[in-house]
This record gives sequence, C-alpha cells and structure tokens, in this order.
Amino acid sequence: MKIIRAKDYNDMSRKAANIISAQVILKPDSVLGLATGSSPIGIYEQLIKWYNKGDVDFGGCTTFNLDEYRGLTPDHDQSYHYFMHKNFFDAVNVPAERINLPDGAQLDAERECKRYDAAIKAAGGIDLQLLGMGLNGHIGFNEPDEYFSKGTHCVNLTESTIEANKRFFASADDVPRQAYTMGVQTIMLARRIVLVVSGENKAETVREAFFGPVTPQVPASILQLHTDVSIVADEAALSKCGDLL
Ligand SMILES: O=P(O)(O)OC[C@H]1O[C@](O)(CO)[C@@H](O)[C@@H]1O
Repeated sequence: MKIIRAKDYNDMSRKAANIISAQVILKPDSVLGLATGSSPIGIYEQLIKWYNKGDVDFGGCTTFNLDEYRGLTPDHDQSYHYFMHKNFFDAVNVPAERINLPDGAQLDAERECKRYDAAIKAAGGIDLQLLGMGLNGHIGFNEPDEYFSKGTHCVNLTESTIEANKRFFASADDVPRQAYTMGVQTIMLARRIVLVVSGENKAETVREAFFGPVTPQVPASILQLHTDVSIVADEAALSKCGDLL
C-alpha cells in the first residue's frame, strides 16, 4: 500500500489525475473503474483540462462505475449516470457504447447485478479502479457488515450514508434506500486501485482503514491486502496518522 500525501483537495486531485492519465497514456484501451461523490470531482476537472489540451485521450477506454441508486432513472439529476455525464463524460471522448453503470431503472436486482458482472468480465476486468471512501469506511456502497461482499449486489443504505448524501436531495426522505454496487471482491480484482480521501472528518476512518485491522466493519481496510493500491490523501485526512507515517 502506497500512501501519497497531498497538501489539500486540489493537490490530491492533481496527483490522482496524474496516475489515471499515465495509465491511459501507457494503455490507451484501459478499462477504468470510476467513482462518484465529492471526492473525485476535482480529478475529473483536472482530466478534462488535460483532455482539452490534447495531453490525454479517452477514445480507447471503457469505463465501469462502482454504483448507482436502485430506482433512479439515468436522467434523474441525482442518479450517478447524470453525475458522471455532467462531471466527466460530456466533456471527454469515452465512446458512449463503452460507458457502463449499473442500471438503477432495472428493478430486478438479481438480473441487473448478473448483467453488470458479466459486462465487467467480458471487458477483461478493470485495469484501474478509482475509489472514494465514505465516512464509515464504505467503498462503492459496500457498507460495514459481518463479511466482505463478492460481486455486484443490491444493498440497503445505512442511516449514516443516507444522512451524508441527503445534501444532494431535497430532503433525507428523497434519498433512495437501496443501491446497486460492485462488490468488494469485484473491487479487489482490479489490477490497480487509487483511493482518494480528503478532509478532517474522515481522518479517524483513514487511521482505522489503513492502519487498523482488516475487517468488514471498515470495508476499505481490505485494500491493505491489495498488491497495487495508492491512497492519495490530503493533510487533513492524514491528521490522525501522524505517529504512524
Ligand atoms: O466523496 P464523498 O462525497 O465523501 O463520498 C464518499 C463515497 O460515498 C459514495 O458517494 C457513496 O455514498 C461513494 O461513491 C464515494 O466513494
């Protein structure tokens, strides 16, 4: 596990964007695993700038997003489809037919999860998976649990995640209660992983996840066992790890 220290959110975003663009430059047909939430927005902004300058080209890439709310159609302004188009896809040249997200409008969970796993497999697996981390250590929507999940599955969101995400909805009641998410095994099968984390509110979780025991109660802790993972964290997120670094 490599910990890359960043000064602040912008520095974190630039450092992580560097890793992603190097991946795409060296392997133009990369399969990228992408994430939503506030953590990766700065990365997408940076990648768009480099794309506009002609420094990086996504025309050969295939993408798979981690998760999507069950019950939201792609055009819903809080769906992760909408988020990804607004913050990244509309500004770069990933071919539309190679953009993949779980389909929140497909309410048959078993069918949708099987379809998504098969699509990832058919693409040859994920070369580089970008991750954020929730306040409770969740990755994708894999919430603290008794065991680590495997493939794509449907989850009930925890109260803390609903609370954290309500800022994007009119009220907490409007936050969907379920989501489709890649499983922890799907994430661990990615050949490289880059996790970005920013802010003091996640400092305690950073300490637990990356310096504590590997436990499904802190889903991100399993990344300690991956052979090629970079944690790009800003000073505030690392503020409770001073004695460990
Ligand atoms: O980056 P944020 O907004 O803190 O969210 C952290 C994590 O939570 C999620 O948004 C899901 O709640 C993930 O997609 C993300 O990685």
